[in-house]
Amino acid sequence: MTSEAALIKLENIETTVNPGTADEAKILKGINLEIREGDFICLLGGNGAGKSTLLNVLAGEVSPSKGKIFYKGKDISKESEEKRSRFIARVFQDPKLGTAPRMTVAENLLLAAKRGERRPLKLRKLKAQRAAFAKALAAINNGLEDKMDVAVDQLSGGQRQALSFVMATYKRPDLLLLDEHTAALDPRSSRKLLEATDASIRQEQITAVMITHHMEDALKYGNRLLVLEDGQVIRDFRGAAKAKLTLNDLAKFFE
Ligand SMILES: Nc1ncnc2c1ncn2[C@@H]1O[C@H](COP(=O)(O)OP(=O)(O)OP(=O)(O)O)[C@@H](O)[C@H]1O
Repeated sequence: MTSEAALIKLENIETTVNPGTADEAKILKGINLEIREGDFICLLGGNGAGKSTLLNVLAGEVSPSKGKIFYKGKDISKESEEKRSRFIARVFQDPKLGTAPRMTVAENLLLAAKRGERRPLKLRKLKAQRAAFAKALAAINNGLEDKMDVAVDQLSGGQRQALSFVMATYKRPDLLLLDEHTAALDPRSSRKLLEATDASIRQEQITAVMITHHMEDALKYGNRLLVLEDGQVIRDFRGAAKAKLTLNDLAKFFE
């Protein structure tokens, strides 16, 4: 496959923190990666391997000190996070990020429906979209469709993360970044949201990168599994090679 076919291409990406000081450190150390349309990539790696930094680079929150990022063949290395938010959506680990706490569930979704648009927010447009919002919320299977007029700070952590996910995907993003988005939830809520995440990504054929610390989840979900170690991609399993991986195979990377 040629590089033109890649949705996103990272070319020799390096990042440096505290440049020019005694604490200067290289975090990502030459990442080369092609993300193809429809890829669902699980990103696995020990603490400090650089997983979040890699997502930050993709989102435009961290500028690489070296290397280039291409989106559909176009160099976007210098594009701001805001500009990239037209095609990249993200869900964070912290349920407090990604939603506006004092606004209702429906108002939050109205924000999501306007993502990337310049026109000002018109809350009176809400009425016309309620049915569509209810449908999107029902699909995540968390009872949120009955809480459309509840302020977000009244929701449970699980419901808030489910809403963050619905918001991130309401306008189908070209690339969805999931930064351990279920890690702060109890096991049952976490499982439920992961299942809903997988179903939504498959159904909408969303290209996604998901950080997880759970080897079982990395085996279960996605068509690709990357292992990151010390700022480098040390393994890239895909398709049949990923499907036949076992816990034992993966455990070797974390001994
Ligand atoms: N702004 C920063 N200043 C200094 N060090 C940083 C900064 N951002 C990241 N680091 C360091 O870079 C390394 C990689 O961090 P990163 O958060 O990307 O790792 P991670 O793989 O996501 O880890 P975890 O699994 O613990 O979340 C860590 O050692 C971290 O301390």
